[in-house]
Amino acid sequence: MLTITRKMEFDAGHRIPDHKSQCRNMHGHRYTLLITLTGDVVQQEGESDNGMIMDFGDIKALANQHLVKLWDHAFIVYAHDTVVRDFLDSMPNHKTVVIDRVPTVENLAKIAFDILKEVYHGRYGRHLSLAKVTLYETPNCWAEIDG
Ligand SMILES: Nc1nc2c(c(=O)[nH]1)N=C([C@H](O)[C@H](O)COP(=O)(O)OP(=O)(O)OP(=O)(O)O)CN2
Ligand SMILES: [Zn+2]
Repeated sequence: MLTITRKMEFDAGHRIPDHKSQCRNMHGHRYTLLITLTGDVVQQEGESDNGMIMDFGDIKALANQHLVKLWDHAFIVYAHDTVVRDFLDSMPNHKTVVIDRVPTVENLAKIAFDILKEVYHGRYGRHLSLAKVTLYETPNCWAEIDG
């Protein structure tokens, strides 16, 4: 299967409230997101994206619009983590993203996949689809999810 992958990076804070060790503390990561797409290669002479599954610039613009800009420099908090939610709410205009599950890299990758699959699916009327999302929380720790 032919795929293409676009790498994006963003910074976000989180904590894992019930973690047995350090990750219960509020801290941040520079996340690396790999977006892997599959689809037909465009065969149209004269088109900007001739020879491409999708222009890397267009992949980036859509990922920014629907996910990356929303999470970048946000604190991603579990809805049931009330002590942290109350603290974040006490700061005017704080960029907070509330999610319905603990913000582990597994859960963030799943949320990212579910958002992005709708964004890319069938784009431009082509057989385009999201094949895989890989999310690195640290250079040593990551999650992968495919369709
Ligand atoms: N399965 C998971 N385990 C852990 C997660 C997670 O999301 N899924 N998250 C954390 C922490 O939030 C943190 O991101 C990982 O910290 P750490 O284990 O210290 O990772 P490092 O790469 O920084 O560790 P090194 O020892 O420096 O390699 C914990 N577990
Ligand atoms: Zn962490």
